[in-house]
Amino acid sequence: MRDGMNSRILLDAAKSCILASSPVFRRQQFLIRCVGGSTDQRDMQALRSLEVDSQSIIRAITPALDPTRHKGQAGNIAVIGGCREYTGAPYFSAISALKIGADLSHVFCTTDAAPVIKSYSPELIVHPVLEESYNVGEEHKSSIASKVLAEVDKWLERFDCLVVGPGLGRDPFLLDCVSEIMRHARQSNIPIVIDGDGLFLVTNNLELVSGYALAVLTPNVNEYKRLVQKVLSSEVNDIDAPQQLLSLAKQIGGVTILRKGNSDLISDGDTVKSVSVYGSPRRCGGQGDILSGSVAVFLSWARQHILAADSNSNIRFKNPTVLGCIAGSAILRKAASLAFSNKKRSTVTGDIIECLGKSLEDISPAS
Ligand SMILES: NC(=O)C1=CN([C@@H]2O[C@H](COP(=O)(O)OP(=O)(O)OC[C@H]3O[C@@H](n4cnc5c(N)ncnc54)[C@H](OP(=O)(O)O)[C@@H]3O)[C@@H](O)[C@H]2O)[C@@H](O)CC1
Ligand SMILES: Nc1ncnc2c1ncn2[C@@H]1O[C@H](COP(=O)(O)OP(=O)(O)OP(=O)(O)O)[C@@H](O)[C@H]1O
Ligand SMILES: [Mg+2]
Repeated sequence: MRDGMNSRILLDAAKSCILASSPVFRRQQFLIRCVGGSTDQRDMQALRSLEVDSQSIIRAITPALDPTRHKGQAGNIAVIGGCREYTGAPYFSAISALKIGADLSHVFCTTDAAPVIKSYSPELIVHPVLEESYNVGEEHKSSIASKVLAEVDKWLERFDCLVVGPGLGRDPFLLDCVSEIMRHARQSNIPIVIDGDGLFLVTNNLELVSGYALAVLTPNVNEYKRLVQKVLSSEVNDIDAPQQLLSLAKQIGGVTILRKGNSDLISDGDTVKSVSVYGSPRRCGGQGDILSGSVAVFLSWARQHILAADSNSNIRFKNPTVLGCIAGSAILRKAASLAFSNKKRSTVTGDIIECLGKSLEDISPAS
């Protein structure tokens, strides 16, 4: 009898442990604390309130294919990335921008990476301007850095958005040059999406983005951990994930952060939104690169949409960086789901890119 009771107690304790470690349960607990109440209905409302109607946002900000518009008006995007090791990432990001609907997509990469990236696609405009330390003598660093900046400056004002970091590498000389490019872009009010090694750079030099409302950071699990440790001097807290993200974005002066994961969480320090559109169970490398190119295009479209004087928009929040993140995340996730339904375990990033068109067409048809 006593043994029976003990086993029941042990079983209940085990069940509680399993429940307490479930992410859904922990998130519910966070939301209960947030809304300051305890009724089930309020908890459920709070849970649902994080999830956003991404389809309405996509429909609202995607521009019509108007015959009076000229080349460039649907977006001119530049990716700063691509080095000796990584040529796939900048290609994925830049081609995704085109496949979503941007008119022009540029890549600024190292001289070594450029012929490789050019060979992937004639659609991309590839600038072989960056240099890594191994290619530059100490005595030439200052003149080469000025040359790099002058080359990028010639184009900068024409871009609607920069994506900094896909396949950039971590060479210190190259990262110094890219820091300068970011400072110039910021002076010109050009939105910047920062991913991959761009996040490595920014995490160690927060002043590059701090207080810049047109900056978007798109960290994966490792990049988010580094950012939280650096900025909040703490560890990632999955129990209070939305609250921690909010604090992080606020602490960096209102930049927008898209924390990638099972659900994508987005915050600009004022609000937290979630995109949980069904994606793919395949975690092949390169999906974050598709996301950065997609966010860049939707951010540009959202900005145009908000700036248009006759905009009869019914979208509730007006921060173009948040809107761009929501739309980019939803379109990528839907494309990943479409690709997976065709290719299953063999799904690779190129398959997902091929589904970007259908992913958007299903939500916002071209005609
Ligand atoms: N097909 C392609 O071309 C693709 C290329 N990609 C490109 O790859 C780059 C890295 O992105 P990723 O996603 O692998 O970074 P992440 O998860 O933080 O790191 C994983 C582990 O590796 C380590 N580590 C990384 N770099 C290091 C370095 N230079 N030197 C030493 N350690 C380094 C890192 O160490 P830690 O930062 O923790 O010290 C962590 O333990 C980025 O440019 C991305 O765009 C991807 O987009 C995928 C498709
Ligand atoms: N566990 C998951 N379940 C569903 N979707 C996910 C999951 N993790 C990530 N994703 C989706 O994949 C996208 C890319 O996230 P991921 O964490 O793979 O980025 P990344 O590591 O930067 O990718 P990359 O290999 O391009 O560098 C995210 O926008 C997210 O929507
Ligand atoms: Mg990445």
